[in-house]
Amino acid sequence: MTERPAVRITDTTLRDGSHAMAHQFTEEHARAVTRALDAAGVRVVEVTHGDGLGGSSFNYGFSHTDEIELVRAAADEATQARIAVLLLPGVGTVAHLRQAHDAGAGVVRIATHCTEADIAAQHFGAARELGMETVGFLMLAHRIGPEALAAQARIMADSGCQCVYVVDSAGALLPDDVRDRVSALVAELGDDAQVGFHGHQNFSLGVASSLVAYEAGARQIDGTLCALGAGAGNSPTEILAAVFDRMGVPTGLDVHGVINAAEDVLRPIMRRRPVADRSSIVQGRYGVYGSFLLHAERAADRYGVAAHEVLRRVGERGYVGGQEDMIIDVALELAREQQETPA
Ligand SMILES: C[C@H](O)CC(=O)C(=O)O
Ligand SMILES: [Mn+2]
Repeated sequence: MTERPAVRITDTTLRDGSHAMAHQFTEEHARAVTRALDAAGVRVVEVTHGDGLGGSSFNYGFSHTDEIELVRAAADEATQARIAVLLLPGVGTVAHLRQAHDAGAGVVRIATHCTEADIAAQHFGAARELGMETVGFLMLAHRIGPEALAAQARIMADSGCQCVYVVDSAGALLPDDVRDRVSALVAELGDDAQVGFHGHQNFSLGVASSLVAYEAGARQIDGTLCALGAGAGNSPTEILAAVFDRMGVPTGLDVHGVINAAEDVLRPIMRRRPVADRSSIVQGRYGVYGSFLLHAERAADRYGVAAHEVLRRVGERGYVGGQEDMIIDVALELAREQQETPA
């Protein structure tokens, strides 16, 4: 029997999971999670504030521990895994990237809204000059069709990106949507760059969509332990490991090692276990950026409105990452409307 092509699983518990932890990971957390993932054969471990380098701020939420210190701690623990960092141009800068590289990061994943790939060109260039592996993240990939997304992937590849991800930031893509987008990117990029897929669980489709992405040619797939991540959480790494193993797709992972990392190491640290509840299902249905969930819950509490109604309106207006302050405006607007409505 011919062996199926391998897939590389990147674990982003210590980055996407940061959203669900309100960015409160400590150095000890970073060490323990990296040690367990590294021992289980995970080859790329992403570590940063949820919104990437430079994300610790009033707008996105302040980190407990400086992310460069988290990167340094993770790099210190890793024996074979490479440490990745996320960078959103404008939130993080080339100066942040140099600091992360000096702290031991070997991979950078540069994320833009799915229509804005051109703002990442200088960051890809700087990363390649530093000798880092480069990955591009086209976020909220449900917002544009396969051809338009492939054109954006081409911009990233021409800027020095070695793998472009279809990022289902809202968990809004159906499996056919994933297949069409990944296939379009594979056709466009050919041998110029790999294609990856990053799924969220708002419709409980993260793992199913990851399998579809693999069958369509994606060779890098993201997950997080216990699904810890923005919105309804990410595709669980431990389930990806078990399912790809069951399919006979090489991942290099020790399935039980990954399951143990989830159960014994991450679970005791978690502040909340993301689930597809009313708010996060609404996020999937209206295509709302995953990390808006906690912002909406806080604004809803403060102004006495329902978080899922805030999220629905945010989705209908098409807000994108970076517009977190608009969530407060929407909550205030709903509160005003409630006051004006006769009981
Ligand atoms: C900054 C975002 O959290 C990146 C990501 O993981 C997504 O869009 O999904
Ligand atoms: Mn994500």
